[in-house]
Parts: sequence; C-alpha cells; structure tokens
Amino acid sequence: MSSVVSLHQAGRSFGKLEALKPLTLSVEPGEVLGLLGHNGAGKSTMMKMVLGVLAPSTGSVKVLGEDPRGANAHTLRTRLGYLPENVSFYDNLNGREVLHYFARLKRIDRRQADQLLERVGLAHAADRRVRTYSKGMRQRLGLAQALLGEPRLLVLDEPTVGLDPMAVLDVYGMIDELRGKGTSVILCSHVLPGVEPYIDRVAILCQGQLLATGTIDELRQQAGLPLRIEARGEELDARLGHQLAEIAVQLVSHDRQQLLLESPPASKLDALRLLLQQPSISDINVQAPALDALYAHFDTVGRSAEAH
Ligand SMILES: Nc1ncnc2c1ncn2[C@@H]1O[C@H](COP(=O)(O)OP(=O)(O)OP(=O)(O)O)[C@@H](O)[C@H]1O
Repeated sequence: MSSVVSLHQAGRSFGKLEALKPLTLSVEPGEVLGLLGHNGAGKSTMMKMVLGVLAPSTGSVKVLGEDPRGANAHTLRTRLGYLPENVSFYDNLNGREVLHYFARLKRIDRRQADQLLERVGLAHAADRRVRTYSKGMRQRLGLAQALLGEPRLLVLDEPTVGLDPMAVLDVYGMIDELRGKGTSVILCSHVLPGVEPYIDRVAILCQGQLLATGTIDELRQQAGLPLRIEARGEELDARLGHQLAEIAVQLVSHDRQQLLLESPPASKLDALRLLLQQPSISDINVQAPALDALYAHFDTVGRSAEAH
C-alpha cells in the first residue's frame, strides 16, 4: 500500500534560516505519527508543507500520491483534516453554524455536522454561540471541523491543549478509533505523558533537523537509556549493591523495604536473576524509559551536537 504522506529530502528555508533541514519521512495508512520538538523546531513548517500551505525549498512532498500544491490541490484538501494549535471561529455563530460553514467550504453534506457534534460531545451546545464556549468546547468543535468529510489524513496540532484529563482521554480515544478505520494521523504534541499507547511512530525534530524516528521501542534501543527497577520486600540488604555494581547496575536509593536501581538494557536479565535469588524480595517492577525521557534525551543530544 502506498504511503499517505511521503517527504523526500524535503526542506524549507526562510531567507537564510533553514527552518527545516532536508528530511525523508513517510506516514502509512492507519498510522499515527507523533511529531515532537521544542518551540521553533520546525513542526509547523513541516505540517504546513504537508497541508500544501508552504512549498518546500528543496525536495518533494506527496500527500495521497499528489503534490499538495499541485493542480489537484483543492480536491486533495477535502480529504485532509487539520486542527490548528490556536483554533478560532466566528464567535457570533453557534456550533452547528460553524460546522455548516466549514462543510460548505469542503463541499460536504451538512448533515455530517450534526453527527460530528454528537460524536465530540457538543450536541447539547450546538445552538449556543461559540463565544460562550469554554476552551475545551472550542477544542472539541475544532476537532469536529477537522473530521468533516472523513479525511484520510488528519493533522492535529496540540489537540489536547486546554483539555481536562477526561477530555484528553476522549481525544486519544477518538484518534484510536480513526486509526482503526485506516485514517492516518500526524499528532503534534508537547503533552507527552499518556500519549504512548496512541502513537505508532515518533519523529523528533530539533532546530530544524530530524533527530530520530521509529516506534517507541526502536527509540529506546537507539537511546540506550537505563531501565528503572524497583524491588520491594522486608529487611532488604543494601549489600546487594556490590553484586549489582559488578553487572553495571546502579543502586539509586534503598531502605529496608525498597531498592531502586538503574540498569543498562543489556544488564536487565542479569539484574532480575540476581534479585530473584533474594528470598527477602517479594515484588519487582521494571520500567522502561517513557516517551518524555526519550524525547529529553534526543533533544539534549541534538542541541549539544548543534553547539559544537
Ligand atoms: N514565515 C516565516 N518567516 C520566517 N521565519 C519563519 C516563518 N515561519 C517559521 N519561521 C521560523 O522557522 C523556525 C521553525 O518554526 P516553526 O513554526 O516550524 O516551529 P514549531 O516547531 O512549530 O514551533 P512551536 O512549537 O513554537 O509552534 C522558527 O525559527 C521560526 O521563527
């Protein structure tokens, strides 16, 4: 199956500033790509190139096999959905009118608007002016607007900003449902905790450069960050620390009920074997580095490489 998005050596400069250095990246059907990067890393520049708002200065961009700025751009756009970071609407319209307006722009049956209002939990507020909506309600309306026309590709810029924890889970649940139906999603987010189960692959940008791409497990392998092992029990003996040190496992903290260890990935099994030999240990918990730790690692590496 061909890629939904395919960037080949695509880069973009503004005058002398190389906002996005040439990068090659694809998004497959039904795949959720998490696009991460600090402020000014080049995320919006990449999203704008995918949406056809910006032309690449070098290389090529293809979306659903077409140039997003080519002769078919208008038709192509009806198959894309976009939620901008700072979503804004005509405040004097009500929620339903806003969606009808966007449906007309996309040449889509306006009856879809009512279904979408229901789907994002705004049916009760459909006849209220948008000016009375809370931040979370506006975000939901933005999402409904992006979903008009059942797009094949959704580009979501910080979709969970300003949402309460339950609403965040709702948005992630919706992304999951879309992924199940084969929609591809580019999810640009600074909000990392909790997002892991909903993304298939991550792309990390730093100062305009693509630093790393891969599944979270692949990024863990590339980063080689230590795992955290927590052992619980009664009357734990910290002298175990010496044996652990021999297999390059570090004792981070300990008391009589708990040992906290940091283990290089390669020493994990040796560390577990050693712990399992201790009758005083009743529970062991192993934690692989989470996405925020992986992101921080690659970002630090990228910035120090740039500084040299
Ligand atoms: N139209 C423009 N003209 C000049 N410079 C620009 C333009 N658009 C973006 N830039 C610059 O390109 C770089 C990348 O910007 P971009 O908006 O892509 O970053 P970002 O990762 O989306 O940041 P944020 O998280 O703050 O939205 C920045 O240095 C920015 O100032």
